[in-house]
Order: sequence, then structure tokens, then C-alpha cells
Amino acid sequence: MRRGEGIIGIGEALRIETSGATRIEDAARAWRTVAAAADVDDRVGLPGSGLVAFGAIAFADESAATSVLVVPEIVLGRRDGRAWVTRIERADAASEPPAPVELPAPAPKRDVPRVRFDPGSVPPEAYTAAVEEAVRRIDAGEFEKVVLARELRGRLQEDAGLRAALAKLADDYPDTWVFAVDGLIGASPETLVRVDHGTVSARVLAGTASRGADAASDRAQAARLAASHKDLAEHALAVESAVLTLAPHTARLDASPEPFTLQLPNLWHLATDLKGTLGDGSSSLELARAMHPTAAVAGTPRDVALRAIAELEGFDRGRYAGPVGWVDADGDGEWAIALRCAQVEPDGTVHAYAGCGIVHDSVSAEELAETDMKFRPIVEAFGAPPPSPPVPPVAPVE
Ligand SMILES: C=C(O[C@@H]1C=C(C(=O)O)C=C[C@H]1O)C(=O)O
Repeated sequence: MRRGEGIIGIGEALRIETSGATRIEDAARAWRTVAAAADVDDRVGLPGSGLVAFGAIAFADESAATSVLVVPEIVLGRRDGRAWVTRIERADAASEPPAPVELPAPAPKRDVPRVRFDPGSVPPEAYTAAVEEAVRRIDAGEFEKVVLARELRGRLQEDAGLRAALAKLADDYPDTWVFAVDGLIGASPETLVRVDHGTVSARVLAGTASRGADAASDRAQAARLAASHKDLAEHALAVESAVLTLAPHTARLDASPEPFTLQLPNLWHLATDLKGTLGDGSSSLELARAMHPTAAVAGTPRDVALRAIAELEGFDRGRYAGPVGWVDADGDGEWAIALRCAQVEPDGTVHAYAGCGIVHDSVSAEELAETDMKFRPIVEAFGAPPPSPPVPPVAPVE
């Protein structure tokens, strides 16, 4: 969901699980087979109408987490002032004429659960030590940038459910992509890739600043970010890698000429929007496979950065920083990068994640503070106090 529009799935008609280095292409291939066999009656023709699968993909090839595509039984959608219901049935289950769509009663509305978060496997001192080691390796010329993350752990009461947390994310962060797929819940400001009727688009983020305490200092923070050599260099790496990756799949690809400052309630980001025309008939999931992992969540060069993450980070990212989104029967879809998020396990354990791009002039204490800002949406959605003092609301800045 974003700005009150999007799709919600109920039930599970089909589940495709994959893992390992080929997890995205295996899922994409399985989805092509399902979509080719499906009989789709879509009278709405908007993004997300008709047959869809929701997906959450593990970040790393070697992750113990499974990657999943879930085809719901019912989809509720709303876009461009229209609302629709899609029902999906398996051909092998439909022996009787389909009954009219009956929507289940909504889950009870509860208060936001109260989850207390503690450092998971990586305490703050271990995080700053890892950042310092990454900077040493960058200065030694091993790589240019690596993204290092932290994990916080909490416990959700068994009956609490995710509805209140999800509603809070959607209320507090309306400009982000709010998602909940197979226990992975969050509010991401960054798309990996979107495909809609032959149009390809993406929003690349890299470079972060805190919000100011009042309107003047807030504007100064944005201006400083837009002029910061460190952040602009980091941003340029991320845009370049996205453009190079999408180029072979697009007939034409334009990037906004200068990065713009994207204002979120918890921080500022440098952002670039990419837009182009699909050139090779790839599905959104196939493009997600080509794009993942971007420099925004892995680093540059990609392979060396991934090895450094495996060595320095100290935990399995699971589906954090992986693609999360949906794909339809034509291959159109929207994939965000799973950021500002948590994975809720069936036993109620909540793993929340946040990370930062480390470059040669990164300062470990500042990166630690930046992870706290990035944890804010998800820990507050679970009723925990913000890790850093909340920023008073200020007027939006052009
Ligand atoms: C890695 C995260 O965020 C990414 C890193 C950013 C940065 O280092 O400036 C900015 C946005 C995201 O691309 C995260 O939120 O966990």
C-alpha cells in the first residue's frame, strides 16, 4: 500500500518456495509457468488487478531464510479511485461452480502491540567495530562501499497480530511502500523496480541526513545533504549501478538529472528516479533478479562487498534488504527493497533490521546513530519508544 492505494491478499491458493543462488530466477520461472496456465478474467486492467503473487525474497544466496511467492485466494485492490475484488481458485480445486465472493470479517482492531527491542546478535559496540574495520578495508583499496546492518530482537505476544503495526506504518509513512508478506513487515522508501505496461521505473536512494529540530535547521540539513561530497559520491555509485543493470533490459532509460532530497518523517534521503521503456519482455521479477542486490544495500563492487558483509555483519539478513512486492500474470509488478522492516517468526520473535552505506569517510558513531533513525518506523510500529528522540513536526520543504 502507498498513499492509500495498493493491494491486499487474503488466504493462500498457492505457495512457491525457493532458496539458494537461483532463488529469484527459480521463482520467476515457476511464476511464468503458473501464469501461462492460468485462465484470467480481469475486467479492471489496473496495476495489481487480475492474478497476482506476493513475494519476499531472501537477501543472500547462502541465507537460511526461504524466498516465497504467495498467490492469495482473494485480493482487495484500490487504485486511481477504483476498487476491486479478485478471486483466485486452483483449477484442481474447482470441481463445483464458484460460490459468490465472501469476504472474511476483518481481524479485530487492536492497540499497537508493546514489543521491547534488545540488541540481537550484534551489540552497538560490535557494529561500530565492524564499521571501523570496513573503513580500514576501503582505505586499503579492497572496495569502495559496503552496507553494514544491525539487528534488533523483540517478542510479539502470540495473539497480538500485525494489523495495528501495519496500520501505524501506513498512517505514519504514507509516502513509503508499506508491506506485509509472510511475516515480513515494513515501510520502504525505495523501489527496486516497477513494470507497468512496458514502462520500467525505479527509485534509487543513498545518502541520509537526520531531520532538523525546527524548520530552519531542517532545511539546512536537507541543503547540507544535497551538497555533501560523501553522500553525493555514495549516491552516484548507487545510481550508476542501477542504470548499468537496467540498460540491457530497457529500450530507453532516463534518470532525474540531479538527485533530489526526499523528506520522510524520520530522515532525509538523496533520491534519483529512473524511468524507461522495457526492451526485452522481462517480467518485474526477472528485473528484480537482475537488480538485486543494488549498491544501496550491498555496496561496490558488488561481489567484494557481499563477501565483506558475510564476514563483518555477524548475522543472516534473512529477507531484510531483499526484494518484496508483487507480480501479475503479465509480469508487471512492483518490487520494493525490504527496508525499515522486521521479520516476525511464527513463534512471535521479531527481528528488526537497519543498515548504512559505509564509504571511506564514514564515522562509526554517526553510522550507528543513522541506524537508530532508520529503526524508528518499525520499532514504533511495534509500540517501542523511538531509539533516538523524536523530531518535532516541521513544515514540508520544497
Ligand atoms: C540499508 C538501509 O538503507 C539504505 C541505505 C542508505 C544510506 O546509507 O544512506 C539510504 C537508503 C537505503 O538505500 C536501511 O534502511 O537499512
